[in-house]
Amino acid sequence: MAIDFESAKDGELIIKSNGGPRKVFKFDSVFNPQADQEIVFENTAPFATSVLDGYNVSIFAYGQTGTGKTFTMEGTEEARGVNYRTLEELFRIMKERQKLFLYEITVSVMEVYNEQIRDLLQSDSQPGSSNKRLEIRQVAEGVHHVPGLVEARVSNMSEVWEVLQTGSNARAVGSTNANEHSSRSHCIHCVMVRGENLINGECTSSKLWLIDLAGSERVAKTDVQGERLKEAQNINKSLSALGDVISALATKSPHVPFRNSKLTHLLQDSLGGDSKTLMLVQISPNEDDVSETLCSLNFASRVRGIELGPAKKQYDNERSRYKQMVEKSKQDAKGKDMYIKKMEEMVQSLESKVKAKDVINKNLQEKVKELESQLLVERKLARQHVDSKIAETHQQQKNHHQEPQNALSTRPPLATRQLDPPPNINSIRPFSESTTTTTTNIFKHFQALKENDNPNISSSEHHPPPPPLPKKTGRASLCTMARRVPMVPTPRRNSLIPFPPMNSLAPTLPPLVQVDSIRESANEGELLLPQIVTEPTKISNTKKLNSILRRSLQKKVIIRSPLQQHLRRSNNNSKLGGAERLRVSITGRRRIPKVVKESQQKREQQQQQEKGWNHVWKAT
Ligand SMILES: Nc1ncnc2c1ncn2[C@@H]1O[C@H](COP(=O)(O)OP(=O)(O)OP(=O)(O)O)[C@@H](O)[C@H]1O
Repeated sequence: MAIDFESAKDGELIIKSNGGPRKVFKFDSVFNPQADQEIVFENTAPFATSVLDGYNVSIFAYGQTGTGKTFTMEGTEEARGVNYRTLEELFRIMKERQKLFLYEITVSVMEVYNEQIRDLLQSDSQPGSSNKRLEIRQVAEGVHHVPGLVEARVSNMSEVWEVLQTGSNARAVGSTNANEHSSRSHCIHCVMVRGENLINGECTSSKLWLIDLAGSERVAKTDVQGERLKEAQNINKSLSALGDVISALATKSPHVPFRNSKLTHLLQDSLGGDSKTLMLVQISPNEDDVSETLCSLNFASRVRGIELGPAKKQYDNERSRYKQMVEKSKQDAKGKDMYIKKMEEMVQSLESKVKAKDVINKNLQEKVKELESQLLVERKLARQHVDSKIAETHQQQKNHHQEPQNALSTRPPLATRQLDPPPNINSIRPFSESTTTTTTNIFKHFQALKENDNPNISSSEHHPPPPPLPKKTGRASLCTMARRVPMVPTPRRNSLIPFPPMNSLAPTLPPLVQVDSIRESANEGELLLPQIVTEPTKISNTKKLNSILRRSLQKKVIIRSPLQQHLRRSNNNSKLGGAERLRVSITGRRRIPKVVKESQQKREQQQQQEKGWNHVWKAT
């Protein structure tokens, strides 16, 4: 055997070539052919922690074709390789840190085949096809990205395995003399880890590159032709470019030719300096492959000699700013939510107040309706009572004056008689205050006027024409016009104050003119005014009753709503002649002496106040 694995201790590897000098290589670790996947991964695991800490990490598999690069990186379902195990370690550490950090992991899988980048996670991706070309773009200083590359978000290992298998199945492979399923491309897994420190809000964005390089091979030895030859040439070219970059970095050359190949261009961020790099070099223990083994070990030795300097944490300042903005927006939204909640509570409070006021208004309206109806009933009862008393009094008066009436009936017709001189107008008083004689004379004269005015009755037929009336004569008018309501608004009576008890007034109620009886008498050709009042007390009672009646009528008009007044007016027009609308006015041309009038009004006011009526009736 050309390689002495038995003596490999502390990373030293001794190569004995046939007849050549013995060469010793120094590495970090040397694994013999019996080392399984788990032992190999033990040296890889710390890099998983570095990725989660925010460092860029690159793990390469380099070596001659058919030496086990793909087996080391991908492995099989039973012996899973570095790719799967590293991701498994990531999720294990993430679970440990879940109370302190929040991580998000995405996985992209691509290959560089014949100097072209191909996305292996595209659904329409076919092995070896180049349906979609991807280019490398520099998005920031030292940061390169492949726009349009699928980034599969994974949250558990079953998803990771699914993604890894999808990429592996889409990879371009071919059969060569050295390997029945030789990888004809560089397969690259890019694991993007975005972390956030939940304590200080620090955000990191780091990359883990898992690279299974295509196998270096001697074209002549593998005897490839056609497409395989072209693939081999491209593979060797890119591996050569990788060697040049490693040499430039090792010698600290001012120029590092990263852009000489797609592979080095893509890995520029990880090879350039700030990242941690691990290279796994596979060699063949076969003596026939010693020269390729020596090439691989020399390449590995150069890589090991590169001093990249201390790795840097990849802070995601932009993401930190974004997070801060999001946090601020959340705070703002929270404040606005609180404000909206406060306003909603205020609106609810106002609505409840409005509802309460509506209830109060409704109750008040009902109360007003109730009081109005109560008032109407009271008025009706009072009016009925007064009417009955009037009728009763009139009946008594009728009986009392039966005798004078009989005497009148025996008198000659009015037309044949010489009319008495008209009453002195100055002596006319409101009928409640007039004497019986005066009132009778007035109505006699009025009756005569009525008869003369009636065109149906020819005065020449029955009576001689009456003598011309003196200029200063009294006038009695009987009309059915509605009594005018004073325009001066009168204070509304508190309906809760009861009307004066009718029982107390009844015994002293004065006899009033019953309008219907007057009308009947007029129709019969006789207008008889019953004797109303002869005694002062009766006069006073009559005034009270008239005042009550007038006030009742007046108030009835005042408290009506405009609509009711309108309706009432319509009814009045259609019902002229009703008993309530009959107005008897007795006026004279001469004024009532002022002293008499004032004393009369004063007496009336005093009487009203004594009765608790807050109203002064002004005689019209
Ligand atoms: N350590 C190992 N244990 C068991 N089998 C191995 C080991 N290493 C490689 N093999 C087997 O050797 C064969 C070739 O290995 P692999 O395909 O990984 O080589 P490679 O370096 O990737 O070749 P290529 O560069 O052509 O792709 C595979 O069938 C693989 O199963």
